[in-house]
Parts: sequence; C-alpha cells; structure tokens
Amino acid sequence: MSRRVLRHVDLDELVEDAARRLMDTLVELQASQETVHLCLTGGRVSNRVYERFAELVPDSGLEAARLHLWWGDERFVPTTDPERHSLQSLSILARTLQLSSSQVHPMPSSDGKTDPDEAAFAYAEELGETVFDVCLLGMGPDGHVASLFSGHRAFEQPPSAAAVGVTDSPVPPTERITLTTAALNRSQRIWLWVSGEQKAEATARALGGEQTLPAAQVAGRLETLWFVDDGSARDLPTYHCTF
Ligand SMILES: O=C1O[C@H](COP(=O)(O)O)[C@@H](O)[C@H](O)[C@H]1O
Repeated sequence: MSRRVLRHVDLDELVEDAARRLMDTLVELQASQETVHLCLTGGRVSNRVYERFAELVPDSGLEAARLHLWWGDERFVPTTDPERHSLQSLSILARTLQLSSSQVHPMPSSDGKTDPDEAAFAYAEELGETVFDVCLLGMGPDGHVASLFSGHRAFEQPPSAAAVGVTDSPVPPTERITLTTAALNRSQRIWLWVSGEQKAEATARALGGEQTLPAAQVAGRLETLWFVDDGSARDLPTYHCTF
C-alpha cells in the first residue's frame, strides 16, 4: 500500500487537482471494469471538489450509468434537511451526472425512524461486500473522518460492524450514521482532503501516526492519498509532501 501527501499552495489548487485526479481515476477504472463504486463524504472542501468535478463531466468520457455512489457518513435528519451530505453532494453532481436511483445509495434518513443504529444496520446490509474503488474523506480539526470521533463508541467498533449509529457527535447534529474504520479500510483507494491552518496540528499528528486520531487509522488497500494545502501542511516535515 502506498501513502502519498500531495501539497498545494491553496484550496483552489487543491480542489482543481483533486477533481481532475478523481475524474481521471474513474475514467481509467471504467476502461477495465464494468462498475465503479465511489464513496462520497460531506463538508466544505468536498462540496468544492464535487462542483469542479461536475464541471469536468461533459468532456470527460465518464459513463455515469456505470458509477455507483455511496456515503461514508450522514446526518440522521429528515430526507429534505439541507444538512444531509447526500442532498448536498447530489444537488451538485446531478447538474451534469445523470444517475438513476439504483446507482445512488444514500444512508437512511430519520424519516419514520428513531434509531440511528437500526438505520446503520440497514445500510450495512445494503453495502454487503461492496468494495469502494475510491473512498473520499475530509478531516475535522479534531482529526475525525466520516463521523468517527476520537474516544467515541463508533470509532471503537469491532471490525465486524460496517456501519454504526452515532448519538453523541461532538459536532452537531448529534445523531449520525457512519461507516466504521474497518469498512472504510476495505476501499482500494482512500483520498483525504484537508485545507486550512485550523487543521494543521491534526494533519501533522495523523500523518505522524497518532493512532488515537481516526484520520491516522484510515488507509486504502492500494493507495492512500492526502491532499493538503499550505495551511493544513504548516506543521508537516517536508519529507512528507510531494509538490
Ligand atoms: O463534519 C464533517 O466534516 C468533515 C470535514 O469537513 P470540512 O467542511 O472541514 O471539509 C467531513 O469530512 C465529515 O464527513 C463531516 O461529517
């Protein structure tokens, strides 16, 4: 497994590079396999990448019909709540990507449900043995990825659980669903993007291997790529980075 850190001068450059690499990778994968499974995440940086990615779609050769979308975590709120990661990402991607409902696998919402653990169990069933070709993640300033927070129950789940409910998220909303570290690490490729000085300390700690941080524990089977900018890379030794 290879891990690389790609350093960019700022968020704009990070977004451009991440969106182009994502497109190139998906198109290349489609040349050799029928279906490509992409796991999405939420957050400010991710939404910027999706916007640029959506702009690249028309000239890319990407076949939308052979793409499946999943999510690494979700807010356990009603389907129409604008806080939902899936609503945000799909409203951006659907500008240019034509996807049928059978290709899109959002995590359950709280509509008609009260127990995020039950909803997470249903998502784990839907996921089955799916292996993500590419799994995208952001990282919070506390080193969380997806909705896995240091010291919280979801982060300490046994490898048998693929998705779990979160009822005590330190970042609102408190109720969420998240894939576990074990499920994320079934991915062939894990790409994390991190921007801004407020994440510099966690970035250095995670890349330094501090295992109490969820971000330190995620790794793709084939590849782990970190997209950082000058802000988030502030505390990194230069040997960590490819420019
Ligand atoms: O809370 C969350 O934020 C992280 C990072 O998001 P960003 O806005 O700082 O880019 C995200 O990865 C995670 O999925 C989400 O729940």
